[in-house]
Amino acid sequence: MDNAGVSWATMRSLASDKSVTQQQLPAGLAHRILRYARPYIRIILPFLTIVAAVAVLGIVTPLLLKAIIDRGIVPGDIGVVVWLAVAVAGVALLEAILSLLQRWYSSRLGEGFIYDLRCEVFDHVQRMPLAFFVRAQTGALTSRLNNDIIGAQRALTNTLSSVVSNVLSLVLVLGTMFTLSWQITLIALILLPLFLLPVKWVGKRLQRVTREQMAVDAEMSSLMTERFGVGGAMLTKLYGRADEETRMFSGRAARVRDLGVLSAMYSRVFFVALTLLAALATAVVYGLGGALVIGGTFQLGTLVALAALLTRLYGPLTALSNVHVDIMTALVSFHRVFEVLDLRPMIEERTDAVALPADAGSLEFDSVSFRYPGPEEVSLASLESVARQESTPSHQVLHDVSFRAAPGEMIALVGHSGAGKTTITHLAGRLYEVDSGSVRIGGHDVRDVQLSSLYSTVGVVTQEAHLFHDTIRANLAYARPSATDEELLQALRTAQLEHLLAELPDGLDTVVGDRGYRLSGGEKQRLAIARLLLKAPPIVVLDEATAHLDSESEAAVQQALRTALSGRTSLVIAHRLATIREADRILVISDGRIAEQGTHAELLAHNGLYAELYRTQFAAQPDTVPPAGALPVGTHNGSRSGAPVGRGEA
Ligand SMILES: Nc1ncnc2c1ncn2[C@@H]1O[C@H](COP(=O)(O)OP(=O)(O)OP(=O)(O)O)[C@@H](O)[C@H]1O
Repeated sequence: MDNAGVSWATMRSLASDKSVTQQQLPAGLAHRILRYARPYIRIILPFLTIVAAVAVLGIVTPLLLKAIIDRGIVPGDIGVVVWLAVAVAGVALLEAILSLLQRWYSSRLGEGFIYDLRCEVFDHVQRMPLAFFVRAQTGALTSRLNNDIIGAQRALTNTLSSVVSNVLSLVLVLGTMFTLSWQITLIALILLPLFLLPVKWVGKRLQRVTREQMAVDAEMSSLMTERFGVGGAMLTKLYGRADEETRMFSGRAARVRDLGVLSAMYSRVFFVALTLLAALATAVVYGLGGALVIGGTFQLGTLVALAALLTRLYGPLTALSNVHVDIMTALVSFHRVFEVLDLRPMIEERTDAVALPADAGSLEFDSVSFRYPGPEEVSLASLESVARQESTPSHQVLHDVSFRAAPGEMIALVGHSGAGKTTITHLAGRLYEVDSGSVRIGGHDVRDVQLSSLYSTVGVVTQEAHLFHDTIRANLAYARPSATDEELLQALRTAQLEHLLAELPDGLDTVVGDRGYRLSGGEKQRLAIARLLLKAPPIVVLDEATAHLDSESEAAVQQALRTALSGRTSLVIAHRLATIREADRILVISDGRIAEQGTHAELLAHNGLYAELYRTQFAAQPDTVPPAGALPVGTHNGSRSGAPVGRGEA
């Protein structure tokens, strides 16, 4: 009887049971996994050979025991007894050595495989569009990338060796048992259904519980990640919600606890059924076998060998019945990793994409309309079940936006919150794809250019000015890895940060960021500007910091900005009067449309939306334009020299 077949069939029935898998595993999954395993064939083959050798050795010892009794002890031949005992010891030694070798191969296989998959997934995920990261919760995503990859790796090592070794053991053990006594073997097998029924019953439930455990674990850790981030922790404190948060956490942790108990009990039911079965079978072997020995049907050694083989019959059965759960978990893990790998980035480089010329300086929006992609377009259903579902379809954010910034021009975007300013800056850097119309840089549609050349042409400074938890040097060199210390210092000087460097404990090697040296908002902005200066892109997209800065920092940021923007085309979400005044043209955005455009003076004279914005947002601000001549101000078109009133064509 092919017990392995029984186990595989059990597994297949589990796989097709929707309540267990909740999602049908795709047909080509096994093939795809094999493709990943192929490069490891040089490790897999010796590995499986050793596994098979260990399985064969497993039946040698009982046979040697039989021989010791029947040919040595019973006839009283001491020489045979000694030699066979030495042989038993030799087999044990060989088994030990092979087991070490087996582990060596399996760990190399497993770790190598994890490495491949991890690197591939990391590379793929970081190339996903921004929309993906906006939706996916970081905690859920990283747990997916860690747990599922490890789960998938188990399939190749534990599960593969377990299947091969146990199938082989079963065949060998059963074959040998049949030869020794077909009656006893048959009885041992008749007991099998007793064992398979609870296995099937428990297996299904265990699978469901495991899946739920994974989901709840991910939920619990993403709650922790979010609440223990600085932003989350601050909110919790400021709103005095610690007790509620603990209650929410306890709720999830309680579910983890309950599922843990359930899963432990299911596993134990399974284990108890097996132990009971083994005990019953041993009783049968000794009861029936003992009678047969007394009746002279077979020898005492045969009885001992049968009893020893019996322990090796249910062992592989235990493993094989567990293996379907392992395989299932591993397949699900593979499937989930592949799901991430199959997620096609919405923004892809065309095969015939061209490189932008180094001096591409114009930026043009031509009748651009845009709506943010919905979750189904950018994310994964299984990640979304952890992330909050958003049911409302996204509305159109930009309508028919057209403008052109000539090389060297500065365009300021102003407008009420939610008007679409940030969205316009996102589209300029092709962080999202337009729905209709086009964004052109240097006359090229951004969809036709190589992404690397687009990223080196357009430099972006966001409001948060994110810095990695690394040294100032590393953060700056991110923009230009080849920069010399002198260039880094020059950039810092231009960004008005030189004095800061003198105060820092380790100068350029001071670690900044979450767990490092704390920079103020203004300093972070200026560091981001220094980073931009090193990148030296012809086009700059900038979201001015809204955070309140004291007037000294504000003046420093303003100075740094003016230098950074001089001679470059720039698109700036302006929050400061000083910036708006310097713009060649101001676009007033309202409800995703350009409501008005012109210079500060022209728009004020027009007395429309801009004039209202000016009165409510800007008029009260101090005019912190640094005195002319205080720094090497760019003089594009010979005119941006700190003059209070911007000029340019409407
Ligand atoms: N990732 C997103 N997915 C869906 N909708 C979004 C997303 N980001 C912004 N929106 C929506 O797009 C609209 C415009 O937002 P945008 O951030 O461009 O406005 P804004 O003018 O920059 O506002 P603010 O000055 O407050 O930053 C808003 O209605 C906003 O809800």
